Amino acid sequence: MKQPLLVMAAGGTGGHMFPAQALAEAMLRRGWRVKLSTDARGARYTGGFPHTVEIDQISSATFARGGLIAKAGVPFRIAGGVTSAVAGMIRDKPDVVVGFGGYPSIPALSAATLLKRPRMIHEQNGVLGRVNQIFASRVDAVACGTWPTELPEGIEGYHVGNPVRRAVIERAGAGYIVPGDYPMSVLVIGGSQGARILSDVVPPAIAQLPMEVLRSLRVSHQAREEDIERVATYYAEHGIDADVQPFFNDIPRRMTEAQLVISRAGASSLADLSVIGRPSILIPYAAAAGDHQTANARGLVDAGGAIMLPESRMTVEDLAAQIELVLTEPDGALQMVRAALGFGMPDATERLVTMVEELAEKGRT
Ligand SMILES: CC(=O)N[C@H]1[C@@H](OP(=O)(O)OP(=O)(O)OC[C@H]2O[C@@H](n3ccc(=O)[nH]c3=O)[C@H](O)[C@@H]2O)O[C@H](CO)[C@@H](O)[C@@H]1O
Repeated sequence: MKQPLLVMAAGGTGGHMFPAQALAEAMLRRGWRVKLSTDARGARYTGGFPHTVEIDQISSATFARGGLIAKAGVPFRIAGGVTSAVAGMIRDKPDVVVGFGGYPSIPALSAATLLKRPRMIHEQNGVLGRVNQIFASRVDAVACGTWPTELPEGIEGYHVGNPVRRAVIERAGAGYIVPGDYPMSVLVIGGSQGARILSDVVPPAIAQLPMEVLRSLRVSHQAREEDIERVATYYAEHGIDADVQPFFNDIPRRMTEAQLVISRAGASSLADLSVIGRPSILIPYAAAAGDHQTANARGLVDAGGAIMLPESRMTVEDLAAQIELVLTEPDGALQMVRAALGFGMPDATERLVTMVEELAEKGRT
């Protein structure tokens, strides 16, 4: 029997590429051949992909940050991208094509639609991204990372969750030390890039905590490169023990040790939080397309696993009050942990794999 082939198409940001990487690793282990179609920006996130994934880099000239370049000639270049994807698919006959969002997934999904190959999309966020919106009604299945996901009328979604790293899986449901009169830690993360607003509001909010909490507190704060110095200085001047870095490579460990996490509401951060199971205060990025970070946070917040503070209305005082509440109410914090765990999907990759295999099977019969 011919080795089954999976074609994945993803682009732009790490947010689209991380789930693609998890699926690639799992399908290779099952003996599949895996191809990835992406552009130059997406290719920057392929460092962690297994070497046996065949990467097909499509022209970035067709795509621009935030959308298609509005100028003459673009339709022809897109048509060119689709034509070469069609040629490749006539030759390779992929068993399944999966799109993870981002403009670079257009050619492969269009070719799969034209050639009627089995195809699906995975949406990481609680609102469909622009490309996934176009294809939701043209694919065989829509896998959702966040639940609930707002879907166009008539479209049924399957909740599979967002795949998380192995280091996160290894800490799934790790024991939680409830807040108390001993060393405690708070983790502050702003997505893969860091977030300025967290550097503006979190340090002064922490500085307002009662002395008995502050005395035993250690803060890990991810800040944008340009904010590192002022944030570190602020904590030092207020006698707060803080580790301020542009990116922590050991987030799974720091998250496990934290009594509280203050975070943006990106899809992977929420998946990490609910698989490990930690109380969180979420400040969704208001400018995200379709306000998708608010949609991402909604389910976890409604379940009681997190507190949401919209950035438009949040003050330093509000934030300080919520931090104090979590760090001084051990029962409440433990309830948040349980609610978050109830929301976590450590088997997201396996669920995605099952969908791919079922689709391939259907395509063969
Ligand atoms: C600003 C923005 O538009 N962000 C989007 C981007 O996510 P973005 O990449 O910003 O954020 P995510 O929360 O999805 O992922 C961040 C990942 O990096 C990890 N981490 C973070 C900080 C750190 O120091 N070390 C570390 O390892 C987190 O634990 C998490 O696993 O794509 C996601 C998926 O489409 C969207 O949900 C987000 O809204």
